[in-house]
Amino acid sequence: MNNFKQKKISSVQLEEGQKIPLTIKRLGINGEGIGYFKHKIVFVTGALPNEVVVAKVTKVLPKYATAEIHRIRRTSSDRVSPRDVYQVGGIELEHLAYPQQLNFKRDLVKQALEKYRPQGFKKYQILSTVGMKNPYFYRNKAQFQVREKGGKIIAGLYRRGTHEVIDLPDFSTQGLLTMKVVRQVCHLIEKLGIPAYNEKNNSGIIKTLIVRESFSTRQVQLTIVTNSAKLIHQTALIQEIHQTLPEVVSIFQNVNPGRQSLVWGEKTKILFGQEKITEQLGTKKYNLSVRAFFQLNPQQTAKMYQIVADALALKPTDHLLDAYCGVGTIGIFLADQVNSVRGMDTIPEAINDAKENASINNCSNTEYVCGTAEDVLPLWLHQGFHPDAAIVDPPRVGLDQRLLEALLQSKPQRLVYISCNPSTLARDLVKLARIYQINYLLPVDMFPQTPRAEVVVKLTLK
Ligand SMILES: C[S@@+](CC[C@H](N)C(=O)[O-])C[C@H]1O[C@@H](n2cnc3c(N)ncnc32)[C@H](O)[C@@H]1O
Repeated sequence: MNNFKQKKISSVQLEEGQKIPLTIKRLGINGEGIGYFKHKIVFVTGALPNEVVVAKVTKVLPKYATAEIHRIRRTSSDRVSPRDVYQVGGIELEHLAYPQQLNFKRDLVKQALEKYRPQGFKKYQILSTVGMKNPYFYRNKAQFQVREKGGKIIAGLYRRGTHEVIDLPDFSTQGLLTMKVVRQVCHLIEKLGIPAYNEKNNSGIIKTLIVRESFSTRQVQLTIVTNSAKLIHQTALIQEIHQTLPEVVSIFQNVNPGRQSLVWGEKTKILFGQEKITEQLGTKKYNLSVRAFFQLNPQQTAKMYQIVADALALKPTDHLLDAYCGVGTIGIFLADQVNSVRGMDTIPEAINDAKENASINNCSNTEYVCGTAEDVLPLWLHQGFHPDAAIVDPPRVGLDQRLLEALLQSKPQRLVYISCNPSTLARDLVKLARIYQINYLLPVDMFPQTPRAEVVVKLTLK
């Protein structure tokens, strides 16, 4: 009844397919242009601020509508020709000039602060976003769906909002080696007649190719995700990959049967070569196991870690906390500058990798524990651990309340918050700003051409 009423109210003004004139006021957090039609907010994919467009409504909901561009009447001077013409995710801002993308990411931080209003927020220094010289070909990992179309094997991403796979023979944000491997493996799958997955009938074998390249060693790790445990022509496929793609030094099969929203299934087995590939950031080496999280943009990661080092102004006597440590990347990067590093993460494989990475870099002053930050830190504090400096690098949900309380209790003198979500960051700063001075917020562009923003915040105890 309620739903029916709401639909009626919203359809009074707008209908799907209707063409409406709109002036775009600003960009939303997902990179869409925002305009208002008779006070109703309309998100227009691909539209830019100050543009006047005729938009075609694609969906009408009680609180907002979505639309696509039918025609641009007045074009923004910041509009550029995108290199990619595909309707897929990961390139939402490719039509916006890069300097404006960087401004947009800084603005997202400002908007989040204005929403949550942590103490003194109007005086916070939000620095200019650190961008890339060449904001393309930066992704070290491709995760492409494999399908058959018109007798050809294709690999790519889903068309926005659908489950139709769009073939991507090239993709400007993707590392060139990852693309080369995806295309050649598709060619071999086709040549050997291995059936690609068919989502409609839940038939076929090869579902997804996950390709990760090391930018420093040029080694490639390939995972073939399959619908069934048996991979027909496995020996021939591996042999051909080995012969034609010497960069691929590690091949895994992951079995993920049936229609799944998750890409990875439970079982992963090695088919060829070594278990791990090696990446290098600065002078430190990192061995990456197949499921381990590693930053997707190594070039910007190295810059970001240097920014973190500068913000922490570490001393040889410092005990450093690396909360949400992943495979230990950042703590190991900084281990030479401090007395000790302690980190925790919830993924056992990541903690094993962190220990191994500490060992191959001769960092004997590190300790890694598997567990949630909110459980482990209070325990360590209870045992007498007192961090002088701390890094928190949580997932998008931000800091757990218990971890926040533990931080407020332990009061590390210098704190760096690395956030991949300005909104949860601003929320968490409300508590942290009670005892910390917010020295600056520095956005770092880890994902050019997308609306995703990463921010480094320097905090010092008041
Ligand atoms: C954004 S990543 C940061 C990884 C690492 N600092 C790096 O730079 O590569 C967030 C990490 O937090 C871990 N994680 C998620 N929830 C957690 C929790 N409650 N406690 C500890 N770690 C958690 C994830 O497994 C992931 O490795």
